[in-house]
Amino acid sequence: MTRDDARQKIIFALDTSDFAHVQYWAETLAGRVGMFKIGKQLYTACGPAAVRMIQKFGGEVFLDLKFHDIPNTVAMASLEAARLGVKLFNLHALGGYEMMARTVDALDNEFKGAERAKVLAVTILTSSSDETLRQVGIDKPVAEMVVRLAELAQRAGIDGVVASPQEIPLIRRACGDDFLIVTPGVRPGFAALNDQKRVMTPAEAVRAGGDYLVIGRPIGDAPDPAAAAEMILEEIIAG
Ligand SMILES: O=c1ccn([C@@H]2O[C@H](COP(=O)(O)O)[C@@H](O)[C@H]2O)c(=O)[nH]1
Repeated sequence: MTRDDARQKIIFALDTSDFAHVQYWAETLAGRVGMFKIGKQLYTACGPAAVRMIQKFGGEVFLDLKFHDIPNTVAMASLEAARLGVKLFNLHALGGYEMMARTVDALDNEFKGAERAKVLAVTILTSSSDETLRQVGIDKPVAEMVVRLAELAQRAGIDGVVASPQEIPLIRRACGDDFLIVTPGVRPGFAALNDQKRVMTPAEAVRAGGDYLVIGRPIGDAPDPAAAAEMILEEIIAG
């Protein structure tokens, strides 16, 4: 794998509230990651200006707001996400078939075959375990729920899923090679687990067939974030 192939796979999670950090990260990591993820913290603090700042530096954006609401609300919010010109955005598969299908219809009606943001369904959060599911009344193992939700999302016309790298082989078998798989829960050997439960190393996640790896604190909290990103690139290339 070339350095550029490896770089394109990395999505850096811009988990900050500080607008000045956005410009700093865009400059520091532009040649080292392929995309920037804007999640609930940054979007709540800074809104669409954060998206525009990344785009100003030529960067692509994954808008990670994980919509979960009644079908009409999610479909309308999704249109606004796509109108921002982001590359990826997401909703929760647990919102169900109608919520996902209505969203895909709304996007197709608006963009009518033109290129548009890809929409991903979050399956089971990478910080969750079988015990987390039991706490909310789901008595199935995580892996079974992930595949079930991925299949449901695919039937609704969703472009791919967010899941742990551990579930990549199961999702590939169920949903095929054209279904996007984006994996947080990626931890290089030098980084702490933090609150992540279902993890793999960057090289393992790429070998398993993940399309994109979301990595935040292992880069952002490192003493030298540029060097941490370089180590991850090297690991992926070597792996
Ligand atoms: O299942 C999920 C879905 C989203 N995330 C998000 O990814 C990053 C991971 O950050 P790290 O610092 O590398 O743990 C974070 O923004 C989460 O909101 C996830 O971790 N798991």
